[in-house]
Amino acid sequence: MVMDVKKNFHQTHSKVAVITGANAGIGFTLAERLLKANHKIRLCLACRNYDKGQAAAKALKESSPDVDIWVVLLDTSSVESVYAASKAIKERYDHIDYLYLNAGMMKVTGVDWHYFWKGLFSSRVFFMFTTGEGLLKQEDNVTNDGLQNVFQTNVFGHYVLIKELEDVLGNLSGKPDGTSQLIWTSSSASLEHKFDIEDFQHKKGNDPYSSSKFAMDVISVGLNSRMNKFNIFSHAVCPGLVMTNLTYGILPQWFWTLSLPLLWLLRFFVPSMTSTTDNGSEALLWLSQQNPSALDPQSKFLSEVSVLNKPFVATKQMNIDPDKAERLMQELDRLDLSLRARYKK
Ligand SMILES: NC(=O)C1=CN([C@@H]2O[C@H](COP(=O)(O)OP(=O)(O)OC[C@H]3O[C@@H](n4cnc5c(N)ncnc54)[C@H](OP(=O)(O)O)[C@@H]3O)[C@@H](O)[C@H]2O)C=CC1
Ligand SMILES: CC(C)CCC[C@@H](C)[C@H]1CC[C@H]2C3=C(CC[C@]12C)[C@@]1(C)CCC(=O)C[C@@H]1CC3
Repeated sequence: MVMDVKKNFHQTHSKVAVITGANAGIGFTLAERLLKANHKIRLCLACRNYDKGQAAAKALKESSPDVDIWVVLLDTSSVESVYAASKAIKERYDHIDYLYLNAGMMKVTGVDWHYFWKGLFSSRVFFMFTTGEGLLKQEDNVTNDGLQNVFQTNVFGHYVLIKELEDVLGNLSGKPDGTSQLIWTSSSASLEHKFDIEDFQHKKGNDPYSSSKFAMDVISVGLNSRMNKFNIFSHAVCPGLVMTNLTYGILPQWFWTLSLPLLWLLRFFVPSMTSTTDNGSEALLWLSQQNPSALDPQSKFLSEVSVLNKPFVATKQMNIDPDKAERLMQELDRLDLSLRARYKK
């Protein structure tokens, strides 16, 4: 009997990918590339703006008219939106193969050019271009749920989404050989010293973005400890520096366009200068083609690019303490419970 179910699953199952923040930038290009690699894949574009989501679906259907693309409204900065989106997703799919936790934001109010020029002629130049550390003046605000916006948008909204979708992930979906990959769009700006578990929302610091990206890496490791036994695997990716609405929020598009030759030159020393969403999405696509159980749960996968503009995937060891990861997840579980008590009475 079990054999029959397994056989049936292989024969009838088209892969399902859910991508948050899929209407633009890296998420949108990833959707295009997943479709190119497997035209039978079923795509769910989880977007906070329904019109933008529909426009993205329309653009994707232009090159592949027969594909199964569906838009769901999801704002990761609101737990009620996450609950509603998860319910709709579970009504449509009985198993998710790839859950891309990609939506993200940072609010930059200025660039510290003084620090930039000083850094340019110092030994920290490579680190500065890779991580952007110390260069960006950021701000954050509080969401309607009472949480720090960058933390909730980038991290917590996705954590709640995973919890809500648990019963369509891995073998918890009832498919004996069902496997799921959780793929986080992290960043080279993920810096351990910017994260404090006592202040995991980063209420007090001045680099909420780096803190949120490090929290992601920690959670990814923690999820592997908790969920690998259910065939659920989690990995974090760094797309490099990519020209998208996020970078156009830091400096105007014309500036980046003028800087492109410089960014290309920098590739001799800094392979994370991926620049295009095609290059930046390389590791995200690559992960979907791997056997996740063979990947090291402590590895981070980096989209990088050669001087000849050829993208490739590099790996980096994270060395995150699993106990620390479990502690952070327990904090998030507590927060999750308190919000559920508020909204799901
Ligand atoms: N660009 C870069 O250099 C790098 C980017 N990253 C990460 O890549 C990911 C994608 O960003 P990128 O493509 O660059 O930037 P974009 O701004 O182009 O894309 C971000 C996506 O996230 C969505 N989004 C933002 N806030 C929310 C929210 N509250 N709920 C749901 N969706 C939301 C945006 O929706 P909308 O269009 O409605 O704003 C958009 O679809 C982010 O996590 C970012 O941190 C990591 C390293 C480098
Ligand atoms: C002449 C220009 C190339 C100078 C640009 C200086 C800085 C604005 C940038 C240098 C490194 C960049 C960087 C990011 C933003 C812009 C820089 C600070 C990110 C923080 C963007 C978001 C990420 O996730 C990681 C990026 C690391 C590098």
